[in-house]
Amino acid sequence: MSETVVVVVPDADILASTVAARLAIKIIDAQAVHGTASVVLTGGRVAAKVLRSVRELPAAAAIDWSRVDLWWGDERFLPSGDPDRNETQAREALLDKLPLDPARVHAMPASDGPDGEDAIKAAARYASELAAAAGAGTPVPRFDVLMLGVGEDGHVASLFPGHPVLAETGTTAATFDSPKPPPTRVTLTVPTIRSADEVWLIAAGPDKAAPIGTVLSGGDLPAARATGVQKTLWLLDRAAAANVPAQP
Ligand SMILES: O=C1O[C@H](COP(=O)(O)O)[C@@H](O)[C@H](O)[C@H]1O
Repeated sequence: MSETVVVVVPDADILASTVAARLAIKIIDAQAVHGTASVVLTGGRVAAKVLRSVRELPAAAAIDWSRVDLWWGDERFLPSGDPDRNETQAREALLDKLPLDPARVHAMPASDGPDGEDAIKAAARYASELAAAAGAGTPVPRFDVLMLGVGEDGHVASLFPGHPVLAETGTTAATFDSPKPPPTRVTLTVPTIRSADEVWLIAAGPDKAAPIGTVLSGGDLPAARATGVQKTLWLLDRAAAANVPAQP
């Protein structure tokens, strides 16, 4: 039975350090159980803050970083190293400072990668990488935790409200004509997101209050479809939680 939990903390800085602490413990626990940990990273402002906070965390020293698999929930389909790529931002915020196994860092393809500007092929390539890691005929590996930012319009990953990509049932998809720049993106689909053991939706600031209030009141925005198999955890600062219905 999956549970939904809403955690509200005072501000964005405390949110980042709270999520970082939870993430470190989650990775340590997953490595104790499985030998490895599998984490899906998100992009956006709050994600970069969380990753920077991991750097300052004493508990991060308890993680065997060479046995962490990193995936991305979505990517802005831009050339490798572009500062707007979610991968570039994650590398700058944290990944370049860690003793990771490069073979376990599964960045989504760039628009100057093996498929050039063909985002559909790039999405298919990422689906193949996921399937290869999963093995045994399964499309996706175990995801211990899949983190998502939440857009002002209620989007998660590159799944935008009213966009046809929301209905995709494959493992990954290309998003064209994104309402938020850049227009072309690669994303995990709703079913792939929902395969994760835990989905964490992380948001800070007053601009996120309306969509989050809508979703937690039963409204249908993309963020409402992002649930974990075991747990769906909303990690919010007070401003983003302003419209959340009263908790029990
Ligand atoms: O473009 C994107 O935006 C969302 C939300 O970003 P934020 O800056 O408002 O926190 C992010 O979750 C997504 O990964 C990214 O591609």
